[in-house]
Amino acid sequence: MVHAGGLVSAGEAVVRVRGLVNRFGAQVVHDGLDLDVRKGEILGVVGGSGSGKSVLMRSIIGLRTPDAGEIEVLGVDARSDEPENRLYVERNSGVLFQDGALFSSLTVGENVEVPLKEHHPDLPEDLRRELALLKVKLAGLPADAFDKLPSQLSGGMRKRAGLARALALDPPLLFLDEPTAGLDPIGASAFDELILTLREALGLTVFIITHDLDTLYAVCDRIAVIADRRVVATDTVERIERFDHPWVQDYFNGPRGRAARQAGRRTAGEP
Ligand SMILES: Nc1ncnc2c1ncn2[C@@H]1O[C@H](COP(=O)(O)OP(=O)(O)OP(=O)(O)O)[C@@H](O)[C@H]1O
Repeated sequence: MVHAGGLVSAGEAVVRVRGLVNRFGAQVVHDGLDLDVRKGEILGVVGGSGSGKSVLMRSIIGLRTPDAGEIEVLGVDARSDEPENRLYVERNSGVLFQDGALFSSLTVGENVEVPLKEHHPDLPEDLRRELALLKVKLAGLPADAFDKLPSQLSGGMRKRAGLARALALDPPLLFLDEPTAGLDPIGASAFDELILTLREALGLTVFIITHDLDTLYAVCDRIAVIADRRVVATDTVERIERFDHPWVQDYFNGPRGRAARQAGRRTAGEP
């Protein structure tokens, strides 16, 4: 059945996952995983390597058909076979993959124009170009990056180009897979700032997979922890760091966790 979608008020779940099961042969990655992403929040998704963060994201955005469970995106059944539902989810979800996933033979501008061409084929060429340029600037790139190839950009600029493409269709939902991986600390905190600014300016809901503790403290409203094939806790970072689970304790209370916590509190103006 095709739903109208989009009728979600502030604080309500814009992404709702229930009883998700994903298997690869004998390996069970998710077994009854539940998750809500609330409208307007920045949700950080953490978990050990191989815990199934990317598989969860791929399931939500429709790149993988799970073995069982329900997934609703903006009130629409994302698992439906209806092409309209799939298209609806695709149009409303901007995705930045870990490696940026840019077409290497296309310029930054042409990369950003790809989703516009696909979803709005009747848009006049000059308008499409103008919209793409706007997204490039919105992602914090200088205008002259527009005509460059991805190989001519730094790693941080490539991430921004991927972000510009993710924003091409003005999606209300943004999915980021390890956006700060591979960036130096200054580049990473600039990217964190950009995410906060964009959420504020565009009213986005953001789902971020990250290993970056600084990002969790600086940017995320809530954290979802994946362990033991499920989401074992979803809460503010201050509550999560006290959550009694061996992985959580190792992660948040190891030396890097302590340093990130102190830095996060300094940023928030606490002693
Ligand atoms: N297409 C696939 N075929 C077989 N196994 C897969 C496939 N995709 C993922 N997996 C397996 O599923 C598990 C979860 O993978 P996933 O990429 O979601 O982990 P992750 O939590 O994102 O890890 P990392 O933090 O290392 O990126 C891994 O054991 C992985 O090998």
